[in-house]
Amino acid sequence: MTDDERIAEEVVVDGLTFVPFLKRDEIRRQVKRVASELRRDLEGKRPLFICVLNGAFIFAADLIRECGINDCSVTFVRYKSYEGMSTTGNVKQLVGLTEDLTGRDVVIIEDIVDTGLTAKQMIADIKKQGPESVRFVTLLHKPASSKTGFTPDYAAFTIPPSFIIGYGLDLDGKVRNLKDIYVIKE
Ligand SMILES: O=P(O)(O)OC[C@H]1O[C@H](OP(=O)(O)OP(=O)(O)O)[C@H](O)[C@@H]1O
Ligand code: HPA
Repeated sequence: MTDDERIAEEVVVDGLTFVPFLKRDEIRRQVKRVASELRRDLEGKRPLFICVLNGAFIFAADLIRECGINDCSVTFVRYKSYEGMSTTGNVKQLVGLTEDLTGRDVVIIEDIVDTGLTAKQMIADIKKQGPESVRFVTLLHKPASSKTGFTPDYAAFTIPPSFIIGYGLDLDGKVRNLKDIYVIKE
């Protein structure tokens, strides 16, 4: 491992300290596992992957390439509800879809299901548009934080209800670039 790739012992963002939680090798292994489950379940289909911006951009890029389904399409939506480490409870769609979803096999790709409020609203929005099927895949699932009872179809990791950053996940827009995932130091 080069210096550039060394995992920081802690990361300080806006005065808050985070420590290593999920390392890049383990992330890569679990992304491969979920990709192989998706590849099996989507056999013979032409899926439309919908990446939920901003947080899912890194996971989606890795997952879609691992799936190895050449006859797929990729598009993006953007939803926002967090300020700092908490949801406002107000899930806003900032960017919508232009594709026709009628008859499509849709795969929604999220970075995290926390309260489940974003997932619930997004799935309702997408189902109104007449897809053949909707699958929901997330990198991280925090079941103990759920306010909705929503359970994703695929999750790379099931984690406790602490705030995390890295690999696309932010604190007020910062540190999405980190290659590993860090958890707030209690
Ligand atoms: O289950 P929930 O409690 O709804 O939380 C999950 C959502 O929160 C984050 O989005 P955020 O609003 O922070 O926007 P971002 O993706 O641009 O960071 C994350 O990307 C999910 O979309
Ligand atoms: O734990 C989290 N970290 C970053 N963004 C989030 N959005 C929901 N939960 C989280």
